[in-house]
Amino acid sequence: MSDKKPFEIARETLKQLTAGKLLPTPLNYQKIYNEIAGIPQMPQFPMETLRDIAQALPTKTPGQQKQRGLLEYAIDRMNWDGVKAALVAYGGFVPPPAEAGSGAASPGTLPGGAGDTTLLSQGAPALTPEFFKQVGRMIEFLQPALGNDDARFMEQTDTLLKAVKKPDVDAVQVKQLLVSYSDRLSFVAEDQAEIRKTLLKLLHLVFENIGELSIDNQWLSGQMDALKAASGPPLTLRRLDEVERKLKDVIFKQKDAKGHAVQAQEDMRKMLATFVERLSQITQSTGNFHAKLEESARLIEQAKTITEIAPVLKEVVGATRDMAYDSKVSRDELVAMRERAQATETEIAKLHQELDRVSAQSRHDSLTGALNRKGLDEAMEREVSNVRRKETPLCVSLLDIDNFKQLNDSLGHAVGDNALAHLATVARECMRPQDTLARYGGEEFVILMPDTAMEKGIEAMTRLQRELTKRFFLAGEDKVLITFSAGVAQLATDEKGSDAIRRADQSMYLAKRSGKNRVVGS
Ligand SMILES: Nc1nc2c(ncn2[C@@H]2O[C@H](COP(=O)(O)OP(=O)(O)OP(=O)(O)O)[C@@H](O)[C@H]2O)c(=O)[nH]1
Repeated sequence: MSDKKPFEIARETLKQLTAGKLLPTPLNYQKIYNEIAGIPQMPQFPMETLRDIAQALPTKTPGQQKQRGLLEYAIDRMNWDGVKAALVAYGGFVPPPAEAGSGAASPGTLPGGAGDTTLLSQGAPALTPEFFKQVGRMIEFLQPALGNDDARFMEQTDTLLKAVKKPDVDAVQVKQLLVSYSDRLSFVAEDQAEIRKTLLKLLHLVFENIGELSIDNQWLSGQMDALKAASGPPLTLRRLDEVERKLKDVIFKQKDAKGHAVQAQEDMRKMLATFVERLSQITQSTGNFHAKLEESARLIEQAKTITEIAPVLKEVVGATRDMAYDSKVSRDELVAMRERAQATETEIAKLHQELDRVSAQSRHDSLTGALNRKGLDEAMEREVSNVRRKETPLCVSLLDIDNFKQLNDSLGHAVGDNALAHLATVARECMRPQDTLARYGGEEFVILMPDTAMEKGIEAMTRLQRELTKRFFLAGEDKVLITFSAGVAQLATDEKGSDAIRRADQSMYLAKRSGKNRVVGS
């Protein structure tokens, strides 16, 4: 044993470490220290062997998990006391045989939390922080594929991620969060799949028709704009549906317009050709007539008797009659041409008006008389500013007719159209005068209810449902019951009108999913 003081031994140890260019590891330090101090060398710390042992220890209870973690920590620091304490404590956590394999997780906290004695199912992976980290990574990777349109789902994802990232994860809380997360996930994933399908259908529709869009480039750019708008965020089924309908409408009208315009052009071309032909005929017959007159004048001058003049006169009268006839025919044809040109002009003007109507879109839907999307945007702006000014509630409802496709398929599209008009009529008569009815899409309507809080809004929509069951829609002699599903949202402070509609829409989907013909508040 050296009689050097500990600090001298330490200084000497450091010098030798440096001189010997040895790595300053605890092992090297201890070896040189022991040499200088004259302490017998301890056997080397069997780190790898101990790690193997730790790895082999089962972790069937949170208590075992905790002690194995502490053991690994002690091994890393070559702390024999820590190794001993962890092994002794580990031995105290034996799973009670009766509960083995039950998987009961009560209270189910991670090592270090309350309830370390909880039993996990046999052979289940340990609920280590690493396990939760992997769950968190999976949720994060999944997120971009699911979009961020569903605010509730985003909120659930955030809460779950925070819970799994906590240093002292509460397994029971995570389990509950995971249950509601996966419930919602099933809806969101279904929506995403449907969105992709609809988007593809839309693209095909545009590509199929792009060749037809040559009459006016504005149509083409309009189509592309609509497609761009549809594919931009937030991508919802509702928006895609609406653009699909719009594109179909535009494509149909554009084809129609193209047919008319091509026909009109052809008529014009024919008229011009006839006009030019007639003009040259007139010039030619005028020339012939003049030549004939000159010849007749010469014959009259040379004539010596009246008998010689008579045939010449007959010729002149004939030529004049022919000339007059040609002129009349040409004039009649020109008048007819002018009339046809005027008719074509009127038709083209009408066509332009029709195109203007389609593209400019007025504020009302021509089928139901309800406001259209443009009209709704304006009405919503007005109502939202009223809400801000007067601090009164505004309820927004989105209703969608149930099984409308079936109605169309069985009774025909025209009857479907009448059913839409019927619903709009009943809604207008049943709602208050200050309420606004707008057609939001094919068979969807939005109703704005000023000065109305949530409860009353739901009541109003339920009343409309009852009214519809009383006032049957008549398809010829047949009474047809029309029902709808509706979502109702009350505009929140600082919320945009479009966001309230989106919430109402989500509730409407819930109403559909839970059996239709019902009203759900958001
Ligand atoms: N007659 C008519 N039908 C329309 C109009 N606009 C959209 N539609 C049709 O409305 C139908 C809507 O069908 P879906 O979206 O499947 O909805 P649904 O059959 O009502 O089913 P649910 O919403 O689940 O009750 C489609 O067949 C559209 O063609 C329109 O202006 N007139």
